Amino acid sequence: MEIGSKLTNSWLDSIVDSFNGVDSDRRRQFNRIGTATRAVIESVVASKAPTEQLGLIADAIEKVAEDIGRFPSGRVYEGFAEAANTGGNGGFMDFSPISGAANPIAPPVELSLSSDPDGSPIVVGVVTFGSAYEGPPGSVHGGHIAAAFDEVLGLAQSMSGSPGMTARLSVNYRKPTPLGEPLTFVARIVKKEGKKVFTEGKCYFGDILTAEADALFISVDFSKLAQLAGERERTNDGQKPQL
Ligand SMILES: CCCCCCCCCCCC(=O)SCCNC(=O)CCNC(=O)[C@H](O)C(C)(C)COP(=O)(O)OP(=O)(O)OC[C@H]1O[C@@H](n2cnc3c(N)ncnc32)[C@H](O)[C@@H]1OP(=O)(O)O
Repeated sequence: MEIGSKLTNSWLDSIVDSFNGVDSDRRRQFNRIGTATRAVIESVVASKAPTEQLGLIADAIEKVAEDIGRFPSGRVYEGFAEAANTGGNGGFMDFSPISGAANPIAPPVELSLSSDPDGSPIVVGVVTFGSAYEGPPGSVHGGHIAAAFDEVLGLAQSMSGSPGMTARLSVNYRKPTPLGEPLTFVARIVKKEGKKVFTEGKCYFGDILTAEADALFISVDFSKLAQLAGERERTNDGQKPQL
């Protein structure tokens, strides 16, 4: 099995270094906003507040939305959100919808790089999904589990040295995945054949395997990502790029 024929220490090092980012004030404020907005989302979906209080809270949130809406938004990052940072050399993927601390819709999944006992590189994602992610009672919605897999498998495939986009993602749900409990996702490259990078991953609650996934990524020329970013720049905020 050939894993990452182009894998170099500098490639891995650059990813590891960029996780940490710079402790800039701008990054701290973005992360504070992300954390506070997540807390609001969690409380909103699970709140037993009296209706009158809900009205006051809605007034306050509408005011916050109005205040921040006065500033231009939608293009604060270069390139694509997965690899975006909060500016001033913030951390890698700060705005990822899955792992970005500064993105309020991210749970977020905390990513790290590690290795198997046999020394093969793996990606580990640790996350606790709150009430906003409920599917079956007390369990995480399957779509969010799939999204977390896409993220950890996506980072794992990038360790091949020729990262690409998800072409196919398949998830087997083995047991209900609990809400409000720490989960561990583990992802690895299985093999690489030309542009194809095959990956697999598992999700554990403690020792319990709750879900497993495999995915195919197709290495893309970075000019394709540049093209997508360029299309985004040519469209208005929130509109689809023309593919
Ligand atoms: C630093 C960064 C870190 C970044 C870390 C970030 C982690 C997060 C990652 C998140 C990733 C995403 O969510 S990505 C978003 C979701 N995915 C997408 O939007 C992708 C949309 N699809 C596409 O753009 C395209 O279809 C591609 C890029 C996947 C493939 O297009 P292509 O490059 O033109 O591929 P092509 O030459 O036609 O095919 C090459 C080979 O792959 C096969 N192939 C192609 N597509 C498929 C497919 N869907 N299922 C099976 N097989 C396929 C072909 O049959 C062919 O096999 P053969 O004939 O050679 O045998």
